[in-house]
Amino acid sequence: MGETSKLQLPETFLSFLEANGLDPSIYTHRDSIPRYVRLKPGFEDLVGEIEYEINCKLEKVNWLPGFYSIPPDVQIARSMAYQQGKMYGIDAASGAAVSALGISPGDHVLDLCAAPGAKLCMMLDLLGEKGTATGVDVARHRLAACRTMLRKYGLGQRSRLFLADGTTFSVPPITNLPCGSCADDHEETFKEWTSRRPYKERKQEAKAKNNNFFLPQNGQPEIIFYGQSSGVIGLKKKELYRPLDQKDCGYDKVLVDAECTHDGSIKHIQKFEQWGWTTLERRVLDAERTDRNLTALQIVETRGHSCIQHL
Ligand SMILES: C[S@@+](CC[C@H](N)C(=O)[O-])C[C@H]1O[C@@H](n2cnc3c(N)ncnc32)[C@H](O)[C@@H]1O
Repeated sequence: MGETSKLQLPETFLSFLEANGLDPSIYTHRDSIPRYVRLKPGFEDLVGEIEYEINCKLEKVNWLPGFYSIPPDVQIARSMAYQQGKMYGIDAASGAAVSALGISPGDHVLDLCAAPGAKLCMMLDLLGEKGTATGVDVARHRLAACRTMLRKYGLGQRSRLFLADGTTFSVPPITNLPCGSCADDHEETFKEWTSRRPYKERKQEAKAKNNNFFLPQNGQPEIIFYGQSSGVIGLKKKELYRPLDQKDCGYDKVLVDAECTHDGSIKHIQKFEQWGWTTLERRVLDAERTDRNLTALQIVETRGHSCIQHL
């Protein structure tokens, strides 16, 4: 590990930490937090090759299968293993949250704050060849990044992504829906998903540029990606958006991953040294903005699902 260098935090942030009973030293030791990588299942044999490529040792995290810690200053973005979708950059704390769900192949899992998708990918890796994962997020641009991530890691097959507010999301998983269960036989069915996005989506994306939390005006969740084995292809809109009734089993596991305070967020705060501490004051410490944009969005009801809130 490199020599520890200390950050000088601005007065406003120090007062904020004091008011909230937080020890500022966790934010000042820039080099004290290790970073973690996860190897995609099946690529564990690449450890030696990756160590050679990124020029450091991968220390196995014994309590979390597939995870390794590396020194904080090591960059992985240029490595072949990362670029070829064999290695993820994901914190151990994030991995612990997913691991606590106890996902088994065949489960139908719901990730209510899914973007940009590191945990959703881990869920899909745990599902393997059976089950489905549904990711929901309010931020269209972040969901687009999530879609790119699923495709990069070859995990799109069993997944669906919805632009929606997790506090009200109630689209059920597709389990054993009988074919032709919808009365209107003339209604169009979902075809194979294509990256050529329809005009409506492109128009909404342009509108969303000024407001990243732009949700569909009719309040209905908007499906922005689905894979070949997600169960969506061949369904009619009414079947996909059918109301959850008592016959539905709902989801087997649900993760609510609203803004959190794990190791990753410490590093995130440290990035404001380059971005400018005034940006931190505007984006993080502005109580009115936080109330307006985040607090209301994060009150997520889980409606009877088994749920882990990652804080
Ligand atoms: C900590 S990030 C999630 C990280 C993600 N789970 C991962 O592993 O990459 C929090 C996400 O929650 C989303 N979010 C916040 N409130 C939401 C709500 N009410 N419904 C859906 N998504 C929400 C934000 O847009 C943001 O993308």
